[in-house]
Amino acid sequence: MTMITPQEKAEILSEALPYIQRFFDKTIVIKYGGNAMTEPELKEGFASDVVLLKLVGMNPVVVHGGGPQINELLDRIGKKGEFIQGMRVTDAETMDVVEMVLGGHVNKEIVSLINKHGGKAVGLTGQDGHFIKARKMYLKDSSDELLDIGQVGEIESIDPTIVAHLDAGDFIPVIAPIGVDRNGESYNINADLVAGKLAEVLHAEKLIMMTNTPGVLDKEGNLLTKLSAKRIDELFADGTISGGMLPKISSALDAAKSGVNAVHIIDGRVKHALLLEVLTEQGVGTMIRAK
Ligand SMILES: Nc1ncnc2c1ncn2[C@@H]1O[C@H](COP(=O)(O)OP(=O)(O)O)[C@@H](O)[C@H]1O
Ligand SMILES: CC(=O)N[C@@H](CCC(=O)OP(=O)(O)O)C(=O)O
Repeated sequence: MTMITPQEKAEILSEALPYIQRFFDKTIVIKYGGNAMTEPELKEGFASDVVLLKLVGMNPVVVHGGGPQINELLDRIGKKGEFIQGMRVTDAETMDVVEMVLGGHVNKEIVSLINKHGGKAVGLTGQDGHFIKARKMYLKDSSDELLDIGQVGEIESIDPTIVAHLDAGDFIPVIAPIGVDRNGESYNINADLVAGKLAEVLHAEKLIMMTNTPGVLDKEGNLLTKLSAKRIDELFADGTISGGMLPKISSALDAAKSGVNAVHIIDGRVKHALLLEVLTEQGVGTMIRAK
């Protein structure tokens, strides 16, 4: 580790001032992917970064995933997780596991980590106040036939009121991607979709998606630092983007098109990736542009 002097430390802190001014009182939606929640040290660093952003006057809103954590519990009960176009095939038993892992374990773990670092986090799922309304999602196969993947939801609407109240009251919302339909039925929603839509309805300044790659990579594995809508279409068409990156990029692009100023896909395995992204010049990862 390179040693820095107290003077250099003070300069680094001072360099954050323009960013703190720019994002003061602005909403920043942070998607914390299950693949970025690995090492305990990284999770602690994430929680303390979120608290720091809140204390300097921003409104961080956390939407978390937990795909690998769901897979782990499915494995334990002898069930194999299956994904089609980045979406988990969700039968009734899998839905129970999703609710236990996302609404229970992962959500509470993040809430408790943030609170441990001095924040006031409040955990929610879309069931709370029915704030994420969902309907059943159907996928299309290559010949345009509809595919039924069970209790997977697409977002009908998100009511921003609860989250806005929590922000105003100095709380940090931590949201699990579970939606509900008019009959009270729960749906498993990909967390990227919830983060993208939430950023839109909250008129967020930034959407940051933390995952387990340096960003979006081309076929040779090089990092693509900026992506336009046109380039994204090409990457979809030539198969460069697959699996979990499909819903991530679609949601990121939708958010950018709907007015979210800055949309980034970053490497959550880098310590303090969130601070690097928000408070320094060192843009890490891929920035998604509407045009
Ligand atoms: N072009 C690409 N660039 C980077 N990652 C990609 C690309 N195409 C597919 N992926 C996959 O997408 C994964 C990230 O999505 P996902 O597994 O759903 O993560 P998260 O839990 O963060 O949502 C990467 O680990 C990688 O395997
Ligand atoms: C429908 C669907 O795919 N739901 C996801 C929800 C969790 C998620 O999105 O987790 P990551 O962000 O860690 O990928 C799933 O069941 O895995």
